[in-house]
Amino acid sequence: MTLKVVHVAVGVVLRQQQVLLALRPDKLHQGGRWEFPGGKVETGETTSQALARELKEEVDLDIAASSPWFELQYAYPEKTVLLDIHLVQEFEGEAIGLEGQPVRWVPLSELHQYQFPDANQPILDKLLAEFGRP
Ligand SMILES: Nc1nc2c([nH]c(=O)n2[C@@H]2O[C@H](COP(=O)(O)OP(=O)(O)OP(=O)(O)O)[C@@H](O)[C@H]2O)c(=O)[nH]1
Ligand SMILES: [Mg+2]
Repeated sequence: MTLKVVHVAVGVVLRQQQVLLALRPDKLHQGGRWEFPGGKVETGETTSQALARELKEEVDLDIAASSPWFELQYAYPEKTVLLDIHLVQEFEGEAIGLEGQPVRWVPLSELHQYQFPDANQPILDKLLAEFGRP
């Protein structure tokens, strides 16, 4: 059996004490959960390029700068993902769900009310530890 790891660029977009979330359509992998916008890195792209492309395609934001934050590998029963998580604090535009998906700016203090893909717990922990108010 070959282990195929899907490389995913994930954007944690921060504006003051809020983070951008989008609802994954039900039919997709981990559908019905709230995600950080992003998607698969394509051949020949850097992670930053993939992130900028995905954020434009999915939520219409133009990224001015992003910085690699950390990586997280997670084995779902059906596939293994490598989430390459970037922080985005400089961007232009208003976030809208270009694929028809609901998008929301969520205060860090309300993140616990949302359901995320199973892989995401370390992202939430780190987000609150580094940016949440004590
Ligand atoms: N975008 C995103 N993907 C995540 C997160 N957490 C997580 O496990 N994933 C997984 O990463 C994988 C790839 O993400 P994706 O479905 O957004 O890929 P994509 O935009 O290129 O979509 P496509 O396959 O329709 O072209 C999915 O299996 C998804 O379940 C997250 O917070 N954001
Ligand atoms: Mg995506």
